[in-house]
Amino acid sequence: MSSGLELRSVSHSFGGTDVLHDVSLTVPPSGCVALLGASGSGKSTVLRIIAGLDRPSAGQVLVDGDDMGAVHVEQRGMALVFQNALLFPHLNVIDNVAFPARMAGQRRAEARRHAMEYLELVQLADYAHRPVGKLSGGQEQRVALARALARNPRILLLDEPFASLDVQLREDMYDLIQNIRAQLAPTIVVVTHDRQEASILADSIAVLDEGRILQHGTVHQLHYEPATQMVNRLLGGLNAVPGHVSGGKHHSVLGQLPVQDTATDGPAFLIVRQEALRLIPPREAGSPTLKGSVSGITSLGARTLVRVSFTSGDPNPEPNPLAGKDPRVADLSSPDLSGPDGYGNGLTATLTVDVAGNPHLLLGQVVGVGLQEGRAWAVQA
Ligand SMILES: Nc1ncnc2c1ncn2[C@@H]1O[C@H](COP(=O)(O)OP(=O)(O)OP(=O)(O)O)[C@@H](O)[C@H]1O
Repeated sequence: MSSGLELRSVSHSFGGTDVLHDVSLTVPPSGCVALLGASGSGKSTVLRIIAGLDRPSAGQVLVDGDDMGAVHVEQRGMALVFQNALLFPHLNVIDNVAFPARMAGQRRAEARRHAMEYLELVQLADYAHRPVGKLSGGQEQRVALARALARNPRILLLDEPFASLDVQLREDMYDLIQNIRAQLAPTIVVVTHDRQEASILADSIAVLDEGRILQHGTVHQLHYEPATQMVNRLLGGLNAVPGHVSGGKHHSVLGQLPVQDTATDGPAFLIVRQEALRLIPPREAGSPTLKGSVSGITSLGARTLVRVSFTSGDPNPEPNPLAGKDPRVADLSSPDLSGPDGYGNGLTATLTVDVAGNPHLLLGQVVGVGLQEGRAWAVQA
C-alpha cells in the first residue's frame, strides 16, 4: 500500500555550507511530486535525505506520520532509481530484478517468479535471461525500475532517471510511469531539471532554488500564478514587465492591467505567459493603440516565438479595433500613458508571444497583442 510522505522544516549543510533551508513538503499516498530546480539547487540532497542516505542537519522526514529519523535506510521501504541504472553486471536481467528478494532470503524460483511480473510490467519479459551488458540505455532504466518496484516500496524515489535517454525513449518512459501509476499507484518523488518532464509526470511541482522551496503547486498554478519571478523563469515564462501595482492594477509601459486581487501595492513585475498572448494580425490591427513592433522571430518548429517591443509615450492613443469584440482578448491596448505612473517617457518593454505555425512576419512590422482574459499576474519586484 502507498504511503504519505512529509518533510518538516528540513535543513542541511555540508561542511558548514548550508545547502537546504527549512524545506517542508507533503506528498499524499499515491501522489507524484516533482522536485524541479537548476543544477546545484539541492534536489538530490532532498532525495538522499528522504531515502536515509544522508541525515538532515535539522528537521524530520515522516512516512505515514512516523518519524524516519531512527529508521535505517534498508528499513524505510523506499526504492531509489538514479540517472545511471547501476545494474549488477555479473547478473542477467531477471536476477537483477530478483536480487532484493534474494537478499531478503526468498528462494530463487520464487524471487524469479516475482521478478518476472515486474519485467512484464516494464515490457522486458523477453529479455529476462539476457546479460545486462547487452541492453540499451532505455532497457537498462526499465530494468532498474522493475528492480525498484519489485521491492514493493512504500515510496519510489526517482533521481533524474531519464536524463541520459534521447527524446523518444524519454517519452516512452513517461508512458511507462503513467502505466505504473495506474497499476501500482506508488507514492513517487521525482527529481528533474526539466520542467516539461515535471509537468508530464507529476501531480504537483515543488520548485527548489538555492536549497529553498520557492513554491509547491499544481502545474497550472506554477505556470500562470508563479510566486516569484524566479519560479516564472524556471517554468519557462518569458515575460516579466517591470512596473508597479496599485489598486489591483499593474502599471507599466503596457498601460494598466488588472491583476490578481491579492497583489500587494508596490514595485512589481507583470507576468504573462507567452502562450496566453495572441498576435492580432497586422491587417486586423489597423492602428493598435499600443503599437508594438516585431523585434525577434524564433522558430520552434511547429510554433514560433515572436518578440514584440512596445514603447510608451504615444500622446494620442487610438482605440484597439479588437478590444471588446473578441471575448478571449482582453484590452491590452488601453494604456493610460499620460498618467502619473512615470512610464510615459519613451520606456520600452518586450513581450514574447507563442504563435502556432509560421506567422509570416517581418522584423520591425507593427502588430497588436491580445491577452487571454484573467491571465495577467503580478509578482513583487
Ligand atoms: N557530499 C557533498 N559534500 C559537499 N557538498 C555537497 C555534497 N553533495 C552535494 N553538495 C553540494 O550541495 C549542493 C546541492 O547539491 P545537489 O546535488 O543536491 O543539487 P542538485 O539540485 O541535485 O544538482 P544536480 O541537478 O546538478 O544534480 C551543491 O552546491 C553541491 O555542491
